[in-house]
Amino acid sequence: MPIVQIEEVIKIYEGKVTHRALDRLSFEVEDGEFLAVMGPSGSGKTTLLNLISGIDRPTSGHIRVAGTDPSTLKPDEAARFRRQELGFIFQDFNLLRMLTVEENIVLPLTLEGMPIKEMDARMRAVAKRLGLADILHKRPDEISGGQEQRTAIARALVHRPSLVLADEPTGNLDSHAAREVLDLMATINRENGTTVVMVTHDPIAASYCDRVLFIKDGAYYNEIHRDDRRRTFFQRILNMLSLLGGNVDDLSSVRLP
Ligand SMILES: Nc1ncnc2c1ncn2[C@@H]1O[C@H](COP(=O)(O)OP(=O)(O)OP(=O)(O)O)[C@@H](O)[C@H]1O
Repeated sequence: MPIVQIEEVIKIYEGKVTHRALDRLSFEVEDGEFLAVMGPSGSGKTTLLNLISGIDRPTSGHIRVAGTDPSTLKPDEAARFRRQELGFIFQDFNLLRMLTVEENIVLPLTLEGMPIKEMDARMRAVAKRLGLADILHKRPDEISGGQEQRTAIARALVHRPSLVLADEPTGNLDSHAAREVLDLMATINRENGTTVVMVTHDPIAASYCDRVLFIKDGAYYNEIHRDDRRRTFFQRILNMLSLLGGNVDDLSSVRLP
């Protein structure tokens, strides 16, 4: 069953110059899928995440996420929807610097007013899963980038969201930490059935997914499914990116898997 349905979505930014950021885009994300979205700079990836999360509304077309059309929600309903149904992972981690790892992870549950004992149990379970049990009392400045991103992933998962949205989650990590984070995301997706939609420029990151959707100029371009080994999938992603064209800088950071 699809958990995300995008149907003929158009997003036009009005301004001095009108810009069509998404152009009749349609696709679905199956429950439990790990999907990468790739496309040249400016192709509409962030716009798409903003529409899925209800931060912004489409100009036309329909979006359903876990049975809800986020664009029909009032601001307070939309905030609650995001808090309960979605988990977010960002390139720059977005941790609160004043809080410890433990406090950052537990934040989404605090906002829901969950009893302390239950919050603590949930936090410990997810922290253990992400290898954070020994650094719970440290602050973001005292841990590595990989540990920061693992804390952010724990925070994104602790309230058991229907869908996790990740925007360049490995963009600020070295290759070792990136691999660790991607392995964890893939394991959690496989074992917990958590649906993940990840925007990335990095073909290595995309090669951890079940499917890669390519968009160009806001429109659907193509998609490929992982079939065999990750290395051959990686090669097929590279081939598609070279067909897709776009900014050469997008591929400048490619490291062989
Ligand atoms: N608030 C806005 N107002 C006007 N134009 C916008 C706005 N947000 C994005 N755009 C334009 O819409 C297009 C798509 O932007 P978007 O950020 O979705 O692309 P992207 O694929 O995420 O790019 P990148 O990979 O560089 O992050 C770009 O041309 C951008 O300049």
